[in-house]
This record gives sequence, C-alpha cells and structure tokens, in this order.
Amino acid sequence: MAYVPVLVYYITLGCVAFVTTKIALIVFLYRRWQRKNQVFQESMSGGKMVMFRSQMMQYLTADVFLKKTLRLTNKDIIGSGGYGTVYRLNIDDTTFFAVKKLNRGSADRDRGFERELKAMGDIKHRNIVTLHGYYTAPHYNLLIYDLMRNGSLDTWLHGRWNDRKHLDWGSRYKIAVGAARGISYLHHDCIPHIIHRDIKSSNILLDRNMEARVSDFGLATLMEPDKTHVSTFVAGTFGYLAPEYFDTGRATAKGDVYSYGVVLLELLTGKRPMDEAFLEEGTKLVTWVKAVVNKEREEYAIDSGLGCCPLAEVKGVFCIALKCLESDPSNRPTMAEVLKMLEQIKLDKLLPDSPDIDTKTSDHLLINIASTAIGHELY
Ligand SMILES: Nc1ncnc2c1ncn2[C@@H]1O[C@H](COP(=O)(O)OP(=O)(O)OP(=O)(O)O)[C@@H](O)[C@H]1O
Repeated sequence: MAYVPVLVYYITLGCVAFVTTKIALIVFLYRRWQRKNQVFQESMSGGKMVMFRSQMMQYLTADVFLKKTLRLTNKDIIGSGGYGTVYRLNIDDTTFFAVKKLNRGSADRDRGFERELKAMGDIKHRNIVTLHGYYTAPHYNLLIYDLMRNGSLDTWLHGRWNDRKHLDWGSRYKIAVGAARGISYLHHDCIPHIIHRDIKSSNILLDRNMEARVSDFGLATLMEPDKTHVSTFVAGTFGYLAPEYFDTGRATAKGDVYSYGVVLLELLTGKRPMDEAFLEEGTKLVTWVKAVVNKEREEYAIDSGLGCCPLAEVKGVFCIALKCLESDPSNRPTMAEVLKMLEQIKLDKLLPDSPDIDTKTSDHLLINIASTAIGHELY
C-alpha cells in the first residue's frame, strides 16, 4: 500500500515533465520559425525594417534593401492613392519592388499594426500581391510589395487616352477569373478569413502575364484612410460600396462580393462606376446596367473597345455581375460560387456553338446610349 503514493508521485512527475518538454519544444520551434521568416534590422533613422523570407528575398540583405528604400525620390513615384504614395524600387537590373509609403507613422499605432502586417506577409497566392516586408518609423511606414509590371486594371480601362491600352475579351475574362480567385482565397481559405473592404479596379493589379493580383487587402482595416481623400468613405470607395454599408457601416464578405460585381461591370462596359455622364443624369453604372439587362439588351452596354466577343459568354458574365449586385446581401453568391460560375461559362462554351458579336459594327448604338440615354428613356 505504501507504494501507491510513490507511484502517484512518479506518474505526476512524468506528466509534468512530458508537458514541460512539449511546451519548450513548441516555443523553440516557434522561435526558430520566426527567425527563419523574418530578418529584423534597425535603421539609421530610428525605424525598424522587417523582411519576410521568401525565395525572391533570399539573396537580399535587409541592409541593402533599406539603403535603397531610403534613397527613393519623387522620380521613382509610380502612383498615389488615399493611403499614400507608391514608388518603384530597383534593386538591380532584374529585381524590382513597389514601395508604398503610408502617410502616417508608427508613433500613433499600437502593436496590433505590426501583427496585422506580419499576418499579411504570410499570405501567398498567385492572385494576390505579395507583401515582402515593411519599415516602420515614427512619422511614416513603408510597405514593400511585388512590383506589378502592367499597373492597375483601372488605368487599362479608364486611364488617359495615351495610357489606355486595348484589353480584348479573353484578357478581361482572365482578369475577372483571377481577381475572383484571389478574393475567394481571402474569404474562404485564409484563417482567419479576410474581408478586403476596398475591392475596386485600382486595387486589381496586373503582372507581366496580365494575370490579376488583388492588392491592398488589409489596408482598410489597418489604417483609417487620409481624411483628405474624397473618394474614400470610412473604409471602401464610393461607387463600389454595397448599399447596406451606408446603413450598418459594417464591412462584410458579401460587401466585397458587391464591389467585385461593380468591377465586373467595368470590365464589361468600360465605364467608371461613378462616370460623370451618369452623375449628370442622376444615375450610376449599376442602375443603368440593371435597366439594360432587364430589357435583355446587354449588347447595348458592352464596351465598344472590346472588338469581337462571344455574346453568350458576355451575357453570362453580365448575369453573374447582377447576382453579385443584388440589393439583399443574402441573395448574393459567395466568392467561391462566383468563381465557379465564371469558370463554368468557359466550360459551357465547349458544348454548343454560341453566337459571336462584333461590337465594332454596333458602335453607333453604344455611342448613342452613352451620350443620350443614360438615366432617361434607355431606348
Ligand atoms: N504593387 C504595385 N505594383 C505596381 N504598381 C502599383 C503597385 N501598387 C500600387 N501601384 C500603382 O500605384 C497606384 C496607387 O496605388 P494605391 O494603392 O496607393 O492607391 P489606389 O488603389 O489607386 O487608391 P486608394 O488609395 O484610394 O485605394 C495604383 O493605381 C497602381 O497604378
């Protein structure tokens, strides 16, 4: 009987030793993983540089990177938006990055800011712009992204005449599918799930193969946009915001689906969501397209710059866009469903023959619609 307390003692000791070793092992592995994934470097100007380790970054030291980054000037600017200015960073003849300088520094931020950035750095997907690292300083922050050679979808569709380039139907369809895949990944495959909150054509960037990459995810949550930036309202951009957002102020995955529907309409019609012509007539792109599609006259709304395109596919994408734009969020599909429907359109095309439309021959109709019919009698 005297053996029992001794036995209990040894069993307890064994359990405690086992649990302690496990915890120590987990801590050790976590620390090693952290060291492997990040390179910390203090800068000369009191900031902190963090680079996430990846294949692309393995030959770069944080030191070289930081020196080049801090030497960026106005002539390196490639764009600007509500959150700050974007620069092109050339490391050598073959390695380039895009550096986004956020207007505010880390002085007014809590530690959650860096935690969010690290979480953003973990996300790797072929339809999402990779965040390679960041630099935090008291008065500004820098985010280091992949450089997207072909700029934004917004510039391709609505840039000044000399910036605007031709996007045929094949390219537009591929962009639609790529962007849907990227957003679907954020919504369904990331743990925790991520709501983008600012889906729009200027946040869909195009790589050298014209593959769509979703950018700026997480930024809307990370920082309140610059108050001077008129197109941005709390989080998100006018023209892309789902109607319920104005009532609730809550960003949801279905709100992203709505914004994605607006991007689909831009791809189909070539028009901006808040085109001046619409505003003058007291309407907007979504309302106008809904009216056109209700009358089964989609061909009148198709971008005249599209050239020859398969009408069945185009109509299919109009139909998906309108599902995304349902006023009641619960009637909208999820992004995974949107992606499936888009892919199905090509599969269906392999079955029966679908008629093609040459939008060039109906140019005069499109011009009529755009210039006179918006908001009034459509036809
Ligand atoms: N990774 C990148 N590679 C290449 N160009 C980029 C990259 N990120 C941004 N840009 C360019 O810089 C422009 C400004 O980007 P930014 O994200 O700061 O603002 P935005 O998306 O246009 O507007 P907002 O800040 O209101 O969301 C983009 O339109 C794009 O042309």
